[in-house]
Amino acid sequence: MLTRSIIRPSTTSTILRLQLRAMSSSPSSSSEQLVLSTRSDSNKVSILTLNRPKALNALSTPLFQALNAELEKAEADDSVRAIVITGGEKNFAAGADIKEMKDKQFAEAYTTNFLGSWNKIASIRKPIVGAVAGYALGGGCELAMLCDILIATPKSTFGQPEITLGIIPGMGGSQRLTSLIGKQKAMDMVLTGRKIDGITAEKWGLVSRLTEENQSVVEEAVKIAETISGFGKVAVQAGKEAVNASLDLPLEQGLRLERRLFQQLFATQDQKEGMAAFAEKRKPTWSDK
Ligand SMILES: C/C=C/C(=O)SCCNC(=O)CCNC(=O)[C@H](O)C(C)(C)COP(=O)(O)OP(=O)(O)OC[C@H]1O[C@@H](n2cnc3c(N)ncnc32)[C@H](O)[C@@H]1OP(=O)(O)O
Repeated sequence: MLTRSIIRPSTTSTILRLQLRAMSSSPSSSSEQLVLSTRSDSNKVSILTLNRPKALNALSTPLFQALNAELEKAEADDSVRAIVITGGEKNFAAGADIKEMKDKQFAEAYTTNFLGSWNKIASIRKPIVGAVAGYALGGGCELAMLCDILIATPKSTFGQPEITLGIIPGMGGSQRLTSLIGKQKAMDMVLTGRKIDGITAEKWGLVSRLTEENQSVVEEAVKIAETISGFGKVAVQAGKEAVNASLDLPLEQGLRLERRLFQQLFATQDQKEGMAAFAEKRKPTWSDK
């Protein structure tokens, strides 16, 4: 049974509560609980917490399998309207698991399509809010960038330090980072391993919002996810699809897709309800139809 976590008071108690409640719920995908799965008060937000604190949430293959399994469950569950991915209030993720990778050979990496399944998150249609505290390095930074909205603490650390290990980013870092912050800054981070703090990440466009002092990054992310959960499901999905299309399509095709989605929303009850509610000066009641 999934539990409802209370997302409020202090940072420490929030993490403890999330973890205790998740531990009393069903295992995420393995008995190791590499990803803790809890729900917000409203039950509409699935909160997925990476749980390898001793390894700074290094992204091992089993951890990513657990995350993918939880993402699939959240995507399939009608009661889930939005997803939060976090590493808790200490560290998001210090990258792919270097100890797992260090002896890997080309043939194995190539034939097993190593990291190929890590892109699963990109196929999730429900909105995903990322909550970053501490380190978001390498694959951790890339996972953060795969979230639709990213909230971070001012002191969090982002970076693509793969060059210091004799490799380059392999989970989208060279592509998504460049589209978010531009070629010059992306080159700087990828070729020198430069790390930036949350304040810089927000200034450069890598992060949507920063927490204020004494705010819990998880609580703030859940608030954002709850806000989105309060809107009509069809329009939310269309909004995500349209924005994501801008990353893949030339402008003309992207504009055409946006216009089609916009026009199609006039076939929904939610569009009728939303506009009638505005005219009648009342709150809309969404039917998701
Ligand atoms: C496609 C994607 C590719 C990649 O992502 S490549 C990996 C990119 N990431 C990195 O290069 C970061 C590696 N980690 C670090 O540089 C440091 O950590 C930090 C600066 C983040 C923190 O340093 P400190 O505070 O001194 O902690 P600590 O003692 O180094 O780490 C605590 C434990 O966590 C393990 N750990 C940290 N990052 C990883 C990792 N990425 N893969 C595997 N283990 C990791 C350590 O080894 C250690 O463990 P133990 O206590 O057993 O010695």
